[in-house]
Amino acid sequence: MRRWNGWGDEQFSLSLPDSGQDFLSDRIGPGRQLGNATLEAVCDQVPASRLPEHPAIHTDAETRVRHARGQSLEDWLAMRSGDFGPFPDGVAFPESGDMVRELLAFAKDEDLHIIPYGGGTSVAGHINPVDHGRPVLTIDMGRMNRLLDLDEDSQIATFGAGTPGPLVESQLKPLGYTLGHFPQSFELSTLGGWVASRSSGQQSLRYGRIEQLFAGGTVESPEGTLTLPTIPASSAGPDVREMVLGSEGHLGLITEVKVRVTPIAEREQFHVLFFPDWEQARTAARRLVQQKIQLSMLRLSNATETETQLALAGHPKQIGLLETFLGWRGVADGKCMMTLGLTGSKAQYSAALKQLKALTKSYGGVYTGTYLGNKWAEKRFTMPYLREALWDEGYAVDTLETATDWNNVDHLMHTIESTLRDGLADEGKRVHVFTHLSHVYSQGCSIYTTYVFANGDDHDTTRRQWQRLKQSASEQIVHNGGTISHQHGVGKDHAPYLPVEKGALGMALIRGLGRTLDPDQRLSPDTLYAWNDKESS
Ligand SMILES: Cc1cc2nc3c(=O)[nH]c(=O)nc-3n(C[C@H](O)[C@H](O)[C@H](O)COP(=O)(O)OP(=O)(O)OC[C@H]3O[C@@H](n4cnc5c(N)ncnc54)[C@H](O)[C@@H]3O)c2cc1C
Repeated sequence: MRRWNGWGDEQFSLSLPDSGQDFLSDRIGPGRQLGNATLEAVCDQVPASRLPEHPAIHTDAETRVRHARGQSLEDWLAMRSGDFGPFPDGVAFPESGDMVRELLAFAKDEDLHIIPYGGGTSVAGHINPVDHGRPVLTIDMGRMNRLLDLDEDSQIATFGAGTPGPLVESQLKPLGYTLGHFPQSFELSTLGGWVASRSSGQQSLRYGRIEQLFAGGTVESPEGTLTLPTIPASSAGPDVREMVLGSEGHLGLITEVKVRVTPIAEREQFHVLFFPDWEQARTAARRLVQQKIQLSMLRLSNATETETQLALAGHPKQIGLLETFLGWRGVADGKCMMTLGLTGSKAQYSAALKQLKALTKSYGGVYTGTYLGNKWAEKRFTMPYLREALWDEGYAVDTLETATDWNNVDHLMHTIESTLRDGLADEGKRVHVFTHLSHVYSQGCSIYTTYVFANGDDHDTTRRQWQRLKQSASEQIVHNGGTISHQHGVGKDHAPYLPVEKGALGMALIRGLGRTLDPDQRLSPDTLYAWNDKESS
């Protein structure tokens, strides 16, 4: 069963190896363990629902608790402290587009707010209810989770929008296809959520971001059904399909998603290389993508992330042997680890391996084979469980991500890191910060930064400290040439920073789209932009 107050399946957990605990304690001091509210105690706080009875709507306390929060650090602290804030008044689980239309009509009659809910993995406050006076109905799309059609000629699969990652792949695999969309939240996040928040999967170098994979589908809006035809390319005016991407629930409920699928590749392995320093590693990453070597993934850890990953991996003896080997090859302190995915036919795979080895060698790269890379791939969807292990040791962990052009990568990365590292110095607190480049493009790349700090005296203090860090780093991102999000979307947490990026006219266009399909402003209040804020465009 899914954890009600954290990530994933409650039967599964990870623990922090001793070497990881020692490393963190050395960097940021001992952790501070805080208590965990019980489900019973939280359920007891849930107020009576304001919704009239409806056969498809669940109003029991536990269902409402389980849909009240996403997965940001602030959500985590809310769930652990029991201080949740507003709960939805009810949750519906439609099984068809007809049911969604019926729920939209009910919401209009009863003057409700609606929150479309996919897997609830938002890390930016998207699906959290807010209290603007109207009762809140959360619509969980999780029962619309089937492969409905596969057009093998066009390589387009149609799915119910609530299909989560594992069910997308397990329904395509026997037919010989993959979608190839693997966000780290793959276990729980859904097709509809990926489209609505412009998600990016770890192997987007081969398969593309969701923008490239989303071919069309159906959206049920308060003003009617929007059908997006699957056309390979078109010059027929602005692309309505593009308007649905990143709409974060404002245009309606996406009920069917048509995606471009790919036959399963003959060969796939993940390889690891180490570089002597960041300058050479970052240049090699840029050259690899600009030379269009056929990779499916490139992830480059900076020196602190490399050191942290090796410490958290456990197995100090094997890591010691690796470091001795790297030392002989001139790769020691300051080393940076690059993980590369190679996916394709046998011929493509061999050609790409040869090309990447030649290119990286000229930047001092030391190739170590596939052992570490394949281990990473094996565990890539379990890493989110580490948050639980860190929490148990008394540490809070969060991530920030952005993207920028290559000529600004170092400046932006250093600015984000130093802002976070020094962000709580006036409270006598150290923050451990490290970064990797997670998605690379010819023009630039994403920057993905993780920060860890020991919990404060209580949940509230920890939340306030997180808010200080998040706010100052977000301001630095948008004022230093970065986007407020490369892949996590806007939600409520990033909404204050969006106007810097889009400008006043851009925000007016975005609001205008919402107003056209949702004139009563029922959908996703305060996500993407403030609810009922008619004046500020
Ligand atoms: C541990 C962890 C790792 C993550 N890794 C990645 C990553 O690698 N790449 C990445 O892109 N993101 C990542 N995320 C963020 C998150 O998983 C994505 O934003 C994802 O796309 C959200 O999908 P979801 O189905 O959970 O949507 P939800 O969180 O339920 O909703 C997100 C938004 O989409 C809207 N929405 C959802 N379904 C529909 C629908 N059917 N119709 C209309 N609107 C809808 C919601 O209203 C909301 O505004 C990660 C999150 C976590 C917790």
